[in-house]
Formats: sequence, C-alpha cells, structure tokens
Amino acid sequence: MSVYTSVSFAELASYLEHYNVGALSHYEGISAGVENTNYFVDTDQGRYVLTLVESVSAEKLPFILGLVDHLAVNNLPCAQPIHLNSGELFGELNDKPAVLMNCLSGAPLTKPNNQQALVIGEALAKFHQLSSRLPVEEYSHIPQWCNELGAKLFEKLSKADQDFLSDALMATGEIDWTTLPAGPVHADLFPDNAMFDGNQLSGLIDFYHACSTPYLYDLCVTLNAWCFDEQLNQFDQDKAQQLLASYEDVRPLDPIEHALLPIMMQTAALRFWLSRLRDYHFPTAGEDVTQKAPEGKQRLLKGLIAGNFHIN
Ligand SMILES: Nc1ncnc2c1ncn2[C@@H]1O[C@H](COP(=O)(O)OP(=O)(O)O)[C@@H](O)[C@H]1O
Ligand SMILES: N[C@@H](CCOP(=O)(O)O)C(=O)O
Repeated sequence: MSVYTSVSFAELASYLEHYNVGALSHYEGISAGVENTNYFVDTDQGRYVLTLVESVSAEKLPFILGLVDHLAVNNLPCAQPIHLNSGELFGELNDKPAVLMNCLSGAPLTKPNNQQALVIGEALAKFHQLSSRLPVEEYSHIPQWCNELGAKLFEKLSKADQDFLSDALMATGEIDWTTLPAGPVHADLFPDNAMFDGNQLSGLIDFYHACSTPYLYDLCVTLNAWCFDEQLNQFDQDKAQQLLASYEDVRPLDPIEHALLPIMMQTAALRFWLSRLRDYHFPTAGEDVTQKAPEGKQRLLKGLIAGNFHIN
C-alpha cells in the first residue's frame, strides 16, 4: 500500500462538501500503487477513488486531467475525474492536490493474457489517435530525463552497473526524437494501470506520468510492461506481436517508427530501471510505501540489448 499523506474522516467529510457526491460513510487506503496516496471513498451515492497527488505538481494537473476528460468524453474507457461544484477538476486536501474519480469495476492486472494484451494494444492506439487532436504540451525528452537521473544515481551503482548504464545512455541517446510523431501519451501503461473485468477493459487509470512525447515511446513502455515477465525473465514474443498488430490495426506505424522500435524498447526499459533505482536509493517517506524491484527492468534491458528479446 502506498499512503504518504494520511487523511482523517472529518477532513475527508469536509473536503467532499466541495462535490455533489453525497455524504461520506466509509473510506480506506488502497493496497496498491507506488507514487500517490489513494483511498476508496464510499458515500451514500456510491464509491469513488480519491488521489492525493504526490508525484507531480499542481501546475501539471490541468494538462493531465484535461487529457483524461478528452479521452473519456470521446468514449475511451478510463477513470473520469469528478468536477467540484466550482467546476474545477481538482481541489486541495492536507496541502496536496486532490482528485476524485469514479470507481471502475474489475481489477488491475498482474499477469495479462494474450487477449487482454490485444485489447490494450487497440485501446492505446485509440488513445493516441484521440490525443493527436490536442496540442503538444508538457513535452518530455526522455533521454535527457534519463541522463539527469543517471548522473544522480551513478555513485550509488557498482562499477559493472556504472559501465552498463553509461553504454545504455549512449546507445539510447542516439535516437533522433524530432522525426517521430508525438503528442500527449499515458507514459505508464503497465498492466496494473488497466482495470479489467475478465477480458473486458473497464478503464485506464493513473495518468500522472502523462506528458507529450513520441507515441512510439508510449507503445514501447506498454510492450515491455505487458510482454515481459519480470519474475520468470521471459519475453513473450507472441503476445508482443499480437499487441503490436492490434495497435497497428488502428494506428499503423510510420516506417521510421518501425525502424526505431527495438532501440525505443531499450529506452523505455532504461527509463523504468532508473526510476526504480531512484525509488530504492532515494525513497519518499510515507506511512506505508510500495516499491518495485529495479532488477526486473535491468534484466529486460540486458535481454533487449543482447537481442534475446525482440518482436519479429
Ligand atoms: N478509478 C479507479 N477505480 C477503481 N480503482 C482504482 C481507480 N484508480 C485507482 N484505483 C486503484 O488504486 C490502485 C492504485 O492506483 P494508481 O493510480 O495506480 O496509484 P499510483 O499513482 O500510486 O501508482 C490501483 O491499482 C487500483 O486498484
Ligand atoms: N509503473 C512503474 C511505477 C510507477 O508507479 P505507478 O504505480 O504510478 O504505476 C514501474 O513499474 O516501475
């Protein structure tokens, strides 16, 4: 469970008066998630999810929540922010930006099957089509982000990992990002950020990594996360092919995107190896905090570089 900011019943009841959602009857911290504080919130009108946003500043929320609103209005299955009575998409509780969402049915995935991977490929492509109608705002140049974080972590690593990191930063830094189609993306579409009822997608959640960057990067984050089993150290090539095919049924890749797919998968693996190392070496204090093991992403990156994990 990740709860960084505690909220009392009285504080929450008073905060909910800013919405038209009824009176608080019960609430509990959610046993999942890494970066933000989440609570299930029950009122006499239904169940909601409250997020106290810890991972990004309030200035980014109009972009993030505006993106989610745009997707939801255009019928992409995703959690929908509830508007405050003032019309705003977020408020403030205990000095943190606070977002109330509708509660989706089903559960986040741990081990997605091939059919669910196919469904997510199609949903991601629709996401990119819809987001391409929005302006490119909050641009994130991931290789630069990796370089800066890599420099902070460098002295914490073994000599072997320092050398490995330097080589990976150099190789992934060679992509020319300016040639790639880009727009607002999810940027963290792991199976635990997709709620499913059986094989049916009830909605995408956790948009707090959203930024504008190449669509190919978002696709590669998703391919890595859905097709690589970190415990078994296995890359499921069939599943990856199916996910990619279902994506391309909706949004075919450009030739340049096809050509850069393998190195972009390395970039995506590197990005999450580094953020997990950051969470390990520089943890954020909290009442109850979940971390994900960096080693899984490093093994993925090693397999991608060695050419053992690939899509035909
Ligand atoms: N709209 C929602 N409906 C139902 N459950 C949700 C919703 N949003 C979040 N959750 C639950 O909360 C958990 C943590 O949410 P998440 O946004 O992934 O947190 P974090 O930003 O900390 O990673 C999810 O795994 C899911 O179980
Ligand atoms: N998906 C990332 C961790 C980011 O945390 P999230 O709970 O906000 O998705 C990873 O697996 O490293």
